[in-house]
This record gives sequence, structure tokens and C-alpha cells, in this order.
Amino acid sequence: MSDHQTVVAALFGAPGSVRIPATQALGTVTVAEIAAPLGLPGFDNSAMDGYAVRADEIASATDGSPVRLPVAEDIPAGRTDRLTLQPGTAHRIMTGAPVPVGADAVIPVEVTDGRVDIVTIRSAVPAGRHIRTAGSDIAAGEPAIPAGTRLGAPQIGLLAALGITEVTVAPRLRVVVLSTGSELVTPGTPLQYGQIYESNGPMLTAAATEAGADATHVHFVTDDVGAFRARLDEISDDADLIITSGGVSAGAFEVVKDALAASGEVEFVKVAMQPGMPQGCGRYASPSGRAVPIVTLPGNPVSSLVSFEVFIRTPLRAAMGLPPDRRRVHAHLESDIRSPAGKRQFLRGVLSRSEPDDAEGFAVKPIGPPASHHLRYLARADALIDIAADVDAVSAGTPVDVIML
Ligand SMILES: Nc1nc2c(c(=O)[nH]1)N[C@H]1C(S)=C(S)[C@@H](COP(=O)(O)OP(=O)(O)OC[C@H]3O[C@@H](n4cnc5c(N)ncnc54)[C@H](O)[C@@H]3O)O[C@H]1N2
Ligand code: MOO
Repeated sequence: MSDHQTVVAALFGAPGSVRIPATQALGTVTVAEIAAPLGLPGFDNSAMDGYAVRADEIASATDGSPVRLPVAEDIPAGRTDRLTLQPGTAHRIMTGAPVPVGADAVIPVEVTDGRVDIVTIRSAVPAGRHIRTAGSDIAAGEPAIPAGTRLGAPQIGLLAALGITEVTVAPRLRVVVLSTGSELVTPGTPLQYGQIYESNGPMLTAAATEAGADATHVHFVTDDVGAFRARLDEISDDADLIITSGGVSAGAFEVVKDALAASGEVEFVKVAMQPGMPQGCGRYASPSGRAVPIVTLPGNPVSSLVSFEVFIRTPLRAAMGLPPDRRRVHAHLESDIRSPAGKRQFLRGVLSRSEPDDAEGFAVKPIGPPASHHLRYLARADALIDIAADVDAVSAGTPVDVIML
């Protein structure tokens, strides 16, 4: 199995670099450090709704002996003229509004009478209180976001606060998922006997999207080799990775294998694992001459998703600068299991007693049979139980390797 992992991983190159609008950068990874083009805050501003004052002028203010000051200006947030506080006056000021030159403190409205003509102040504050000074968050030129940062909501917020509209990031890979099978019907249309709804396409597209890619699902193709290759020609110029499902085992109508094996574009192998035995990968020559990585997954639904997890997820993320994100833990098995001799097995499981930092704090319950058409149990599982190829039985209570989904 690790051989095929290596071959699939080798299809991916190092992360590239692209300039995109910051508003579209969620989930991408920066390729270089981003410095602050301006300081934050950009100007001294008030942290409170209240009155801008000179601290020494109200130093004696108490409940019993308040200080009264005429209110010379009203400064809402957004006022853009530069004001100066004359000695012996106060300015009413709102949170986020620029502090006038000469003021060195803000008195919260709660310790005043709140009037707009002459304000009565009942409490003193030291100089500097309730003023957010320019550059106190980040100074112009300082590093704002390091290289290799995955841009999440906080980073998108920081970029916007800094007025940055474009960022240089590793591009999301364009993954195109193509399912094959004459039995497949799009959900939403009536089924005839012998037909099934196409589920691998939406499932693998979701998996690739979840992994950080720009994934699309194109309409599936029938078991016709010509139609399949025509479809590959249509999609391959705009794909960085093609994932197919189905058509790779030993049947009479294995469209993927029939279309790609003889030309040598894809090498098909039997991997000693369950589910996910029939696998293939290689490069497809697009009409414009690009050699597009292609991974051909088996059609059984559980096999296709487990194969995505085992072979594609981590190298796909690495090619976008994203770190591996599936945790492996040890968990005590809750019931006996059997495993096929000579095959690495991935069973669906449910984890419990989750104590994220305590490797011994997990238990895992195997759910559903090992057969690879049981989507219900796949949809309930939050873990894959990873049983080594040389193990054919594990009894309850034994610690096992688990991949957290
Ligand atoms: N004689 C043999 N038969 C099979 C072998 C074998 O070695 N010798 N391997 C079995 C194993 S293991 C697997 S896995 C499957 C893989 O088959 P294919 O990749 O060729 O896939 P299909 O035959 O097209 O489909 C298998 C199964 O999955 C259903 N399917 C396919 N695509 C979808 C989809 N997009 N959405 C939902 N379900 C899908 C399909 O209807 C079949 O039931 O081969 C075994 N056979
Ligand atoms: O190897 Mo198949 O993938 O068990 O269903």
C-alpha cells in the first residue's frame, strides 16, 4: 500500500504561487511574509464613548467634588478633520473616533452626566487611559502574516484592516471528479430497476473541497471508452488533478482501465488493502499537451472514499502548501474484529471518550461490516481503524491505530 501512496504522491508538484483577491483567499496558504503597509490603529482613537480631556485638568474630580468643562466639539467615529482640544474644554467623543491633539485621556460617559453643553465629570483617570495609540496593534512595516499561514477568518480580517486587496498564495488545485458506470443516474431523476443514484461524484467532490481544493464534479460517463476519453479531453485542460471512480476491476466493461491501460497513461495495480484493492494512477495528456495527474479510484463507495483518504488527501494538501490534517491516535478496540490475511484493512469506527491530548484516552467501536458498499456506516463513522496486513484478528481491549476523520 505504501508503494502506491508513494507513486500517487509523486504525481503532485511543489506548491505554486498566484496572486488572488484577498476576498477569495480563504483556506489558501501564503507563500511569502506579508508586511503591514500601514499601522493599526492608523491614528490615536478612543476606546470608550465619553469625553476627551487633559488628564491633569480633571485630576481632582470625585463624586463629591466633580469637575465641570464646556464641551467644545462632538467627535463621532468617522470625523476626518484634525481637531485640537483647547485647555479648559472637553470634546464629546465616541469609540473609534480620532482623539484630538492636546487630549491625553478619555473619560467614559458613565462617570459623567453625559451633557453636551457643559459636562460634569465625577472621576479622574491617568494620562493615556482609554486611548488606543497609533500602531499599538501593528506598526507599518512589521510582519503581519508569516509565510506558510493558512488564511482563515482572522487573517482575512487582518488583511482587510490593513487595506490589502490582493495576496500571493499557493493556488488551490483544480480537481475534477469523473464517475463512470452505465447504472448511474443523477439524484432527482426517477430510477429504473438496476439503476442507482450516482453518489461517488458528489462524495469525492466534497472530500476534495474539504481538503482545500477547487473541486468540481462533471457529469458521469457511461461504460463507453470513446465517450470516456472524449470527456477526459473536455476536462483535462482545466484540471490539475482528475479523479475517476469505477471501471477499474476485472469486469467485462471496465471503461477506465480499457481506456487508459494499453496506452500506458495509467498504471493499474492491485493494492493489498481492503477496501480499495483496485487502484490506478498516472498522467493524462490533455489536448493542449498538459500531462494532468489522474488517479483512478474503485467504484464501490466506501472503497472510493477510503482510497481518497489514504492516497490523495495528504499529497493534494501538500501541493497546496497545506499540512496533513488527519490525526492518528491509538484507541482501545471495543469489540473483536477479524481482518483478511495479507491485506491492510480500514474499518469504519466511532471514537469515544475523546480527550484530544491523551493518546490512551480513546476507545473505538467498529461499526458495520467490512463490505465496501455500506455507505450508512461510512456516514456514521468518525474514524478509520487501520489494521496491519499481517494481522488477521484483534480482540476487544487491544489498542489499535485509528485515523480521525
Ligand atoms: N472478479 C472481480 N470482481 C471484482 C473485483 C475483482 O478483483 N475481481 N474487485 C472488487 C472490488 S474489491 C472492487 S472495489 C470493485 C471495483 O470495481 P470498479 O472500480 O470497477 O467499479 P464498478 O464496477 O464500476 O463499480 C463497483 C460498484 O460500485 C458502484 N458504483 C460505481 N460507481 C458509483 C458511483 N459513482 N456512485 C455510486 N455507486 C457506484 C457500482 O454500481 C458497483 O456496485 O470491483 C469488485 N469486483
Ligand atoms: O477492494 Mo474493494 O475496494 O474491497 O471494495
